Amino acid sequence: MRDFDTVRQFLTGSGIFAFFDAPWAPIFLAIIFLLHPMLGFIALAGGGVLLALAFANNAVTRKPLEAAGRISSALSGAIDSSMRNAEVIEAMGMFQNFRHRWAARQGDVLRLQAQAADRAGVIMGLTKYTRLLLQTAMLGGGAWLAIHEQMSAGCIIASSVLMGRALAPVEQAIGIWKQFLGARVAYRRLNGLLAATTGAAGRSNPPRPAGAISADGIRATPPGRATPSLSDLTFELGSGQVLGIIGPSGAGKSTLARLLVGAWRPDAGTVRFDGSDIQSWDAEARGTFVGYLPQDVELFDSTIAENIARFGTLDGEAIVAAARRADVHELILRLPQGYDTSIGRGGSALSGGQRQRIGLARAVFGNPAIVVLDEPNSNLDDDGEAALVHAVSQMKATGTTVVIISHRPSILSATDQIMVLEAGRIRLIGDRAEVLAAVTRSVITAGERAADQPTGNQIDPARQNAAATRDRLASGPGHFEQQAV
Ligand SMILES: Nc1ncnc2c1ncn2[C@@H]1O[C@H](COP(=O)(O)OP(=O)(O)OP(=O)(O)O)[C@@H](O)[C@H]1O
Repeated sequence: MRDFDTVRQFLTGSGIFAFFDAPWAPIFLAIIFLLHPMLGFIALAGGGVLLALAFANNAVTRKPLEAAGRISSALSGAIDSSMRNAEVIEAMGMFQNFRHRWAARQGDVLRLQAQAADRAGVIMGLTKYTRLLLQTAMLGGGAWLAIHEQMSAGCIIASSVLMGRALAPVEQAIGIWKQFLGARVAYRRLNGLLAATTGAAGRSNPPRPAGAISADGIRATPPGRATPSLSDLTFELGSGQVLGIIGPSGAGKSTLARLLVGAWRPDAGTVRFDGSDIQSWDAEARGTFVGYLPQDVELFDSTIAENIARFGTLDGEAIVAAARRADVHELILRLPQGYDTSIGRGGSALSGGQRQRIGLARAVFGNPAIVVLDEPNSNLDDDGEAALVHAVSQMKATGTTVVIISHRPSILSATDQIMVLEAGRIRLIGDRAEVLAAVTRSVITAGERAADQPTGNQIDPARQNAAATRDRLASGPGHFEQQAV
């Protein structure tokens, strides 16, 4: 938002007129030439010097100003994150560390800005000096021409005024260069953000999809990273199917979830719903067909009803229907003001499990065709977990396509297919029972290999671990856990 404001302030400020006035400069110069070539050459030479000063101004101020803009933007992001995590900072005595860190970075910003201001001040002084010199030369030249009867007194005044108008944009541009560079950096950052995410309006408005998902050779690189976190991913999921995604931390599961809901744009490849590239869809329309529960639930500071209704029209029936579908209706009724309970910033008035269950109700609001749940049970107790399994079974019964990222075996039992992601690539995908059996076999083999290692008389933790893993898996794939992959 800060970047957006910076661009808006520049575009609506008076400085922008320097750019509109600039195209008139050659016309004014041409008229001065017509009045007398000698005055034309004086104005042209003066314009050249001012232009050189403008380039020098850019050369000496651009780097420090851009660096200051980058640090300043990172600092405002850090402040936002510190405010959200104020309790952690307070609880673990991190305030002074944060303060020193912030002060040091802020010091860098001020130092860079002062450096740029000092340099710009010198250039500005030279510019004013050049302007005055030119004005004097123009009037002096005009007077000399008038004495020699080559020009009238009126033409002296006219040429002086014309030169002032011709050179004003250059001088103005030097004055507003700081704002211009700030706005340019902000504009580039916004462009980068929009390129990484999606949301372009005015694209095609497709009908509600049946829910088939396909990914064709997708690769994705998170913003600010040089290497992709997903590469060459291809798979298909029929409408009404439930896919479970498992894999170690950092395997790219959440990245895939963001791509499937259209929150991120792939660098290469295509995600399709019912065979149609979702990036060609209008983002608002696509959102009505999609339900998404991110790993960090991210509720907004308002009532439960408004959160579930995605801040659209408050249709009581639809809100309660979504809450029932997520099996959270009773829980909401037990809260002090039911659906009108205000949940505070980021849902801070709710427990982690409550947030997750209300996030699930928001995901299924409006009965979307495709629902993507990223670790929907990480904070749930047994009741919450049972409610989630019930909700997924209901979605499956009504033909909703569901993608669930989870490490817990209970929710995986509701899936038709399982995908194992490792280091950004699909290691296994297929029928649930087959994939879990294959995973189990590979764990047993690894466990046996570890158990067979000779270790002398010492008690080896790896052997103990392997034996425990074998015992756990002996009771079947339902006991699968993520570290076993
Ligand atoms: N917003 C982001 N900015 C920068 N890097 C990111 C971002 N999101 C993910 N990554 C990187 O992409 C890689 C995959 O992350 P991702 O969150 O998709 O993994 P994951 O399998 O969901 O992990 P986990 O099970 O721990 O949630 C990681 O190396 C991570 O650092």
